[in-house]
Amino acid sequence: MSGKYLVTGGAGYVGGVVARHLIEAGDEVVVLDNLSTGFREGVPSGASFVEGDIRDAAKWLDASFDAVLHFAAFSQVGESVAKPEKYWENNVGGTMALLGAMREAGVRRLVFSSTAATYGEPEQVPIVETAPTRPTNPYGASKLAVDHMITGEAAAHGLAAVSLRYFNVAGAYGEHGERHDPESHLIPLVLQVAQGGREAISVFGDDYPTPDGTCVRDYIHVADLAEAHLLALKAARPGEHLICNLGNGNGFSVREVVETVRQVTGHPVPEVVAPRRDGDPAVLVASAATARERLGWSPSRADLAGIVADAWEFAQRHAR
Ligand SMILES: NC(=O)c1ccc[n+]([C@@H]2O[C@H](COP(=O)([O-])OP(=O)(O)OC[C@H]3O[C@@H](n4cnc5c(N)ncnc54)[C@H](O)[C@@H]3O)[C@@H](O)[C@H]2O)c1
Ligand SMILES: O=c1ccn([C@@H]2O[C@H](COP(=O)(O)OP(=O)(O)O[C@H]3O[C@H](CO)[C@@H](O)[C@H](O)[C@H]3O)[C@@H](O)[C@H]2O)c(=O)[nH]1
Repeated sequence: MSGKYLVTGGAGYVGGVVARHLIEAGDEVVVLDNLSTGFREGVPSGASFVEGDIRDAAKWLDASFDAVLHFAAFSQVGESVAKPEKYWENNVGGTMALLGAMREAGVRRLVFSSTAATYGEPEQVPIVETAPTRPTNPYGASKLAVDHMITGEAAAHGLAAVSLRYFNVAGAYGEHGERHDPESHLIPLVLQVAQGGREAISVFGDDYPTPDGTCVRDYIHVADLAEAHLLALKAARPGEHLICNLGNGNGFSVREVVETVRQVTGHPVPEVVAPRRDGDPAVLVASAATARERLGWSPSRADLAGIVADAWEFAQRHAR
């Protein structure tokens, strides 16, 4: 049965891909985005677009919506360390307003983009949802605060909610790929080096307690992630806040990512070692057992070379 969904942040990378999947499934999609980091052309065709802020969501939300998928946020770890107030204001303040607007309008279903950054430096990998949450940067802290807010909203006001804790999202889907301005994420940056748009990739720290000294992350294809959102909409139960990690369960170091880009693109990628970036945990790798059990989700595009190949194809089409 098709539904009507408000997608906040749907002009961004992940929100755009999820909106596209909803449209392909026959759903009606309204994208609410203030274009602070997103792009008008990132809104998939077939979606209605409202240029506006989640703090004003009450203007557009009404009981005709079946659910909200909430992607709108600032999400750069390094920036959050330098400007924490920006993250509390937008991610926490904005979501508080959105939850209020949903309550007012009687929209009682939510899927929220949480993050691996809520865990901080893990004691054990792969990380399970019951692991301690000790974020090492304000970005992760702001997302954890929102998760707590949603837990309360579900318990007190019967919200049906799922938080999806993404690990490192990568790859592309059709016209939708990763693009930040200025670019800040590892894979698109390495691809820019392969394209000749940058001289070298800076490896942020090579003295971490990992096999090659560089940080290890769990890269998940954005289309696998999108499929989890459609499953989460169905799995959400009134009064329950379900939290699921989304990752492949495989860790790749920064150096392994750089090497994969060399292999996939056939281009040289010079690297230089730079200081550690504040707030970066050494290793983030997911256990996605809960997503498998509760959502019936399993990733089908787990191969890093395939993920990089999709991102490369997108980067070549959108070279700047
Ligand atoms: N990309 C990742 O690796 C990753 C990993 C974990 C979690 N996440 C989360 O997923 C979500 C989407 O991330 P992304 O990579 O697509 O980022 P993005 O920057 O491409 O998209 C975020 C979108 O939200 C919009 N936005 C921000 N604040 C807004 C506001 N107050 N009102 C309306 N719109 C607003 C931006 O304009 C942008 O289009 C974020 O919540 C992020 O924290 C991303
Ligand atoms: O020029 C660069 C950029 C990044 N890195 C490293 O590459 C890794 C990945 O960095 P990045 O692509 O910026 O992603 P993360 O900082 O790991 O954060 C992403 O993944 C998190 C979950 O793991 C999400 O919460 C965030 O929203 C999302 O941006 C990190 O170890 C960085 O230190 C470099 O060495 N050089």
